[in-house]
Amino acid sequence: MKDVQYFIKQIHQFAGMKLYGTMGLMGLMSLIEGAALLMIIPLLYFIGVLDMSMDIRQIQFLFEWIQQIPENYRLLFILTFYVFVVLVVQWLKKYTQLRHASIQYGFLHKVRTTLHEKILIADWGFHLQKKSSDIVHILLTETGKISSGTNAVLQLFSQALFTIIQIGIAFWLSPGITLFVLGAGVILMFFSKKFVRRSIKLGQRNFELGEQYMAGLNDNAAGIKEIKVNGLEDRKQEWYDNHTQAINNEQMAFLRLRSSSYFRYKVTSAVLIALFIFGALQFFQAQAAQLLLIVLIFSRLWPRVTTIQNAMEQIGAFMPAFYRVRKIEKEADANAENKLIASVLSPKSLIELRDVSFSYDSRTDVKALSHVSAEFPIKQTTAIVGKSGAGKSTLIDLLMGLHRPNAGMIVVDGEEKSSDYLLSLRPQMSYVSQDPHIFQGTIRNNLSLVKTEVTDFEMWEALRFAAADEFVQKLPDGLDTELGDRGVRLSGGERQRLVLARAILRQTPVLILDEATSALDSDNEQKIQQALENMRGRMTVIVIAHRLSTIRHADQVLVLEGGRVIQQGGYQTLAREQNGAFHELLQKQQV
Ligand SMILES: Nc1ncnc2c1ncn2[C@@H]1O[C@H](COP(=O)(O)OP(=O)(O)OP(=O)(O)O)[C@@H](O)[C@H]1O
Repeated sequence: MKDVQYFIKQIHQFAGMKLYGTMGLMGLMSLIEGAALLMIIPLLYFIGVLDMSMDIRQIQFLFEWIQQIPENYRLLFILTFYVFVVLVVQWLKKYTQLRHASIQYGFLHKVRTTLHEKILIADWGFHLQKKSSDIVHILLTETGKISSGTNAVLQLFSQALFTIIQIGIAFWLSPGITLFVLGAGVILMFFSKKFVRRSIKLGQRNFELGEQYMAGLNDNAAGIKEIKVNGLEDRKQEWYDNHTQAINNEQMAFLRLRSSSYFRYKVTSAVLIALFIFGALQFFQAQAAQLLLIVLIFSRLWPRVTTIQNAMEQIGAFMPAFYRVRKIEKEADANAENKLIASVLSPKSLIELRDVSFSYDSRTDVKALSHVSAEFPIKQTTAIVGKSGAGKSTLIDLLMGLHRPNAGMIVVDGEEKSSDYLLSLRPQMSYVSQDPHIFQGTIRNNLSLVKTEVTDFEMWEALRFAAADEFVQKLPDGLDTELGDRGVRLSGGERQRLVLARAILRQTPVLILDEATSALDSDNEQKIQQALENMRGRMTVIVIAHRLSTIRHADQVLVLEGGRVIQQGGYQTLAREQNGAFHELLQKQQV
């Protein structure tokens, strides 16, 4: 319930007076509808169903009022008045519906943008823990439910307002009948609590199925090649079939629940009205006018009870979404990256890690980096080498401020810094990962993403640096070639070169390459090596490489093993250390 309250407060903050205005209009509408209800009585009187001798003191004034009108115009007046009331009510309904929708969609937009921003700002640890499909599912589906759920809560409030007004009118007409209807409604709602509980359960199931569906679809789309080459089509189709069937079953179960609840309320209404009329006639010798009142009050009040019950079931079904969205929002908040320090000066001579340790899981003793001390001289090239799983990527992620060290110190130009410093330094770093990502759109879109005011000349320069100019020139639309989903229209090597060009275009003082040329042929790799060589002394380059032939030009080499730096020094010096790990690595690769 706390989560629902949170979003109600949010919508209150978002819509402010507009919200009260809409709810006020709802009240006005119910008032007019109530008045329209009273209109039926003079109409019935006029057409002779009722006569003046009846004991209906409360509405006596309606008859007197009618008698003021000349007899020839009475019917015309009443019918015109009736049409006018319907017109006003329907116009108000339309207007309030639109206002409601504008609040609902506006709020959905706010919930989505706020959550999206929080997720973007959340640190790397948060993203490592979350499945990307779960995030997509929450942003796509669950936020929609929040908006509908908040709307259902507001509807419930308005219904309550509506109901209070209607109860007021009904009470004025006949307190006894009103109390009876209300009493019956409250009792029935009490015995219908299980419907709300089951709605919550089904909502939870709906969430889980949705999450699994999104994860499965993502997985299938990303792994379509694996599916085809491993002949997994039947298995995947079977999964899809079963899963969509489970979603159908859940939706049918919800529909069954709603219709059972509806059925129960309708039947109870009929039974109650029959009992009441029977009792009124048998024991109180009620007049036709009083019977009419019974029917009128029932027909006005009972649907309110049904609507409130319906809204509660709906809210119940949305409840898990409130919880999930709020949960991810809280997690993202708790893991928000600190604001970047506005003007961090570039390091002048040295970035140094002293005795740094880092573990992915604080619950275990397993350390990805253990007491690492390493120096990264500015405007020099540092190569990081080591076996798979040695901790090379983790070390780089730490340097980019993606991970915070659990222990140790960061020293820049001899000055101790907090780990936030690296975070602030991140805008000065460009990075090409092992598995570079191409965003949707054209080559131009991908390049201009990192530098908005960029000329074609600058783009071609960067492409040339990354040895990507030739293949881009051969593409049908050059820079404006659409790259498709994740750049699937490019080869692995072309993707790497394009992402390298994107990194170069940022013109940052630090360039970090994590196996960034692993998919290249030796020709293109050499071109890039040459380009990097040309930048020597102008840029700080940190490069992870498995192919040791590519790091000959490095000013220094760090050798990692089991999360520790086991050697650090110049390429040639380390190569000469006969019993050293680097020498062994070189020998294995016959470099
Ligand atoms: N997200 C993660 N969660 C938990 N453990 C991780 C995570 N990423 C890496 N590790 C672990 O941390 C250790 C170091 O991994 P890292 O990716 O830094 O190695 P690496 O030297 O870059 O390997 P490779 O050359 O294969 O890329 C490994 O034992 C790995 O299993």
